Amino acid sequence: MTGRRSFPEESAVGVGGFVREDTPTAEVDRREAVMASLTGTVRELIDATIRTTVDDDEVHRIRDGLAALVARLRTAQLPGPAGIRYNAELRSWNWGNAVMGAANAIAPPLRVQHDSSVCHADVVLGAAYEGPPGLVHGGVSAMLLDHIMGEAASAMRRTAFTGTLTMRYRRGTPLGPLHLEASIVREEGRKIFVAGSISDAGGATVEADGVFIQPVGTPAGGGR
Ligand SMILES: CCCCCCCC(=O)SCCNC(=O)CCNC(=O)[C@H](O)C(C)(C)COP(=O)(O)OP(=O)(O)OC[C@H]1O[C@@H](n2cnc3c(N)ncnc32)[C@H](O)[C@@H]1OP(=O)(O)O
Repeated sequence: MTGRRSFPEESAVGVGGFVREDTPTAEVDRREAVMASLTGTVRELIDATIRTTVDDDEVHRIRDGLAALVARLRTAQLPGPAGIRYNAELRSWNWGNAVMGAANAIAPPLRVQHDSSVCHADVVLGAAYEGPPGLVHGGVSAMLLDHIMGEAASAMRRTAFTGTLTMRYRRGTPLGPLHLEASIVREEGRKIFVAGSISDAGGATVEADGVFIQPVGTPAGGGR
């Protein structure tokens, strides 16, 4: 999550995790790039682990080498999950986010573009996201749609939590390059109705409708 928006106080949303920091934006950008480079390699590690056919002894040697690296990372850790942090310039960073976190190798990552009325993203999903053979796991599709539809609901200026998400899996979604879109259909008070889709070169594979709710006490936002 990046960009200018309003942030609720922790008590307002009841879930915590919004942390104000004084880190200058240039320093956030620098550290984010450093972490993204590590995360990219860990993502490679995940794919390589799934697909490796090296022998058992080599697997054990690699495991021991990795355990040593984990111990080095553990020498300085946050006390819990990364949360969402932001500075006085409203530069925000949520490096642990499951879909787009710069420090989360589980995240594909999804890079969402905000056009005037549509959010869209192109992503390539590999072996780590498989469900049925050669196809994207249905829960992964829901996760990605939840995120991009939530971003559409937020319109980069307000907090919106998923209330209800309804998926229609029209056909299998192949691993590989995919396109996601989401847009607001209508709004009723704090409820924001959003439509989203995942497509491959042959058209939509998954379509979704969602109701996103702006929690009481969170700012309506004042534009991007
Ligand atoms: C920019 C970042 C993008 C990332 C997006 C990622 C999105 C996410 O994953 S968010 C995480 C998953 N979602 C959650 O954890 C949400 C958990 N639920 C909650 O916090 C609350 O139930 C919440 C905020 C959704 C609603 O609570 P609350 O504000 O008390 O609702 P409440 O006052 O009872 O109802 C308000 C209205 O919403 C409706 N509503 C409430 N809950 C739901 C629901 N689950 N589904 C549909 N409608 C609902 C009510 O019917 C009511 O409608 P009306 O005004 O017409 O009577």
